[in-house]
Amino acid sequence: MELGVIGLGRMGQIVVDRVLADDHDVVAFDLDSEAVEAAASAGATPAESIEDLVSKLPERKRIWLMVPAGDAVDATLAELDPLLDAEDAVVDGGNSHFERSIDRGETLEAAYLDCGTSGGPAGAELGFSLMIGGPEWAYEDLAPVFDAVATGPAGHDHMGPQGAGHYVKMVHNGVEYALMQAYGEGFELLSEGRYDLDMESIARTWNNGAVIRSWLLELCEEAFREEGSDLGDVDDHVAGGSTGTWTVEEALEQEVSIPLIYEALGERFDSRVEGGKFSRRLANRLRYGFGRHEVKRRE
Ligand SMILES: NC(=O)C1=CN([C@@H]2O[C@H](COP(=O)(O)OP(=O)(O)OC[C@H]3O[C@@H](n4cnc5c(N)ncnc54)[C@H](O)[C@@H]3O)[C@@H](O)[C@H]2O)C=CC1
Ligand SMILES: O=C(CO)[C@H](O)[C@H](O)COP(=O)(O)O
Repeated sequence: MELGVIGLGRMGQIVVDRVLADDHDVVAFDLDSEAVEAAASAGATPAESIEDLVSKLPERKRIWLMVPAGDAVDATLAELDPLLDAEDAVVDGGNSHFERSIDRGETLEAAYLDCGTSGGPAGAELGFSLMIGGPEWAYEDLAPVFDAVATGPAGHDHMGPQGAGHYVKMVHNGVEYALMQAYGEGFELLSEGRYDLDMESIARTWNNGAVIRSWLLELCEEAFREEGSDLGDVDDHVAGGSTGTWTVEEALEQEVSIPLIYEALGERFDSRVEGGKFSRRLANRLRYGFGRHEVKRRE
């Protein structure tokens, strides 16, 4: 198959590499010419613009977008739309909001597949997990490409109609937040608790046969190995948060209780409050009010 890939950053370059390694052809475009050169060095045909990329693809064009979610997807689709027809298919492999994907699927003349992609840049060797929504014929048609980008045939599936792929990925990310929080709390107690413990050793031991072994726990092991048991100078500021916010918003709309994911999202927001969180500072002062407990003051 010949695949157009637009967006050649951390994730898009992996899509290119894996598709090429599986003996397909790639035409590659990015706003950043250095990214295009890197894809060309890997064996892709470089394109100078979206129009150029489309012109280099055969009939029944298949195009994978791996640009940042939001405006970049809309800008790309605005350029692609007049160049494509109903026999063509576009995959959005980024973290788009599922409702935007439903709208885009209705607007675009070509078939639109919303594809949640999990595995991150670290998944380059193993392949990704792909959660795909949209027209079934387009999913079936692109199956050889999905086989190549995913861990294999078991690493992707058709989740349902338009939006279902990005919906499942959104919930996946909510679970990711809660798991990160659970590991974080466990290691926090171990680190602050009554024994002098080696966190890397604990993570490694848990990763070998324990009920709670997982890839995230392997990443904990790697973090303790590289940063030390006390995480060295790693700050407690956690960025991101968009996909977790969408998950919580959706749970409220569906009246489904997801307290762990909500708490994990809140912890992330709290980590960014400059100068300490107001409610904690007030609690500190109130304990003086009712109990004459010492007020801890800033240095
Ligand atoms: N990095 C990660 O762990 C994961 C990222 N994703 C999603 O994949 C998508 C891409 O993420 P990354 O590769 O990490 O981002 P990145 O920032 O590394 O790469 C984005 C690339 O898109 C290019 N680009 C931006 N606007 C463009 C446009 N209008 N036309 C052509 N090229 C354009 C940029 O020049 C850049 O090379 C995002 O939606 C992200 O949320 C999904 C799963 C994991
Ligand atoms: O999708 C991912 C992992 O599964 C990406 O790492 C994504 O960038 C996470 O974003 P955020 O932390 O803002 O939700």
